[in-house]
Amino acid sequence: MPTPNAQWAGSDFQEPPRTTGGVALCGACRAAGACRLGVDKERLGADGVAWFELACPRSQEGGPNVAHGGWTASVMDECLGHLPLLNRVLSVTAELTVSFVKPVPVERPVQVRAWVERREGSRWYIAGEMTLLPGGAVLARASGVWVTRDPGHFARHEAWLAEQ
Ligand SMILES: CCCCCCCCCCCCCC(=O)SCCNC(=O)CCNC(=O)[C@H](O)C(C)(C)COP(=O)(O)OP(=O)(O)OC[C@H]1O[C@@H](n2cnc3c(N)ncnc32)[C@H](O)[C@@H]1OP(=O)(O)O
Repeated sequence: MPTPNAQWAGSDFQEPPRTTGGVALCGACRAAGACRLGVDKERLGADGVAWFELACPRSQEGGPNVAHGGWTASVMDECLGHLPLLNRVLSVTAELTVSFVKPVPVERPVQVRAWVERREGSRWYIAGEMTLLPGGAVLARASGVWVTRDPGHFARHEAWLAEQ
């Protein structure tokens, strides 16, 4: 079985390491110390809406000067999925729908906002949108379901995997 990234050692899932811009780092980005998707800043507003500032790195270019759609979907997954985390709740994405409204230019500042539409049992229904700065034109919209997990989630997965 592959050895997990050493960056997880002693990790508290509810309190992941963050960049100076406040961005929570997932496993592969911890060694780099920066979000490889290009998310630069993250904060939770008093109204419960989460804000992210980012730019699509040139390495994620799809068409000429525009982002690969997989980058846009990953960013929406990442940003919307950080909203429970900003509330100290561990969750995983169960469903995600992305509308690609306009091509996303590479290396141009964009903003993502994410908010909770409703909560039912262990499910968080979260929506968000990506806009171009400074004008605010909508580039993408997303909505999805995040399911809260206890800290044993990944250990149970490893046990399940060992039996496959
Ligand atoms: C990951 C974080 C670590 C920290 C890193 C730091 C920062 C990084 C942040 C990264 C952010 C990026 C984030 C990522 O990329 S997370 C990575 C991508 N996502 C995954 O890997 C998830 C894989 N799937 C699963 O693990 C399971 O299928 C889950 C856990 C989702 C359900 O498993 P299971 O079925 O065994 O659970 P249950 O039977 O106990 O049901 C529990 C509840 O779930 C409801 N349900 C189930 N399926 C769906 C569905 N499709 N639509 C709507 N609801 C669904 C169900 O009705 C029930 O609701 P309730 O009756 O309780 O209300």
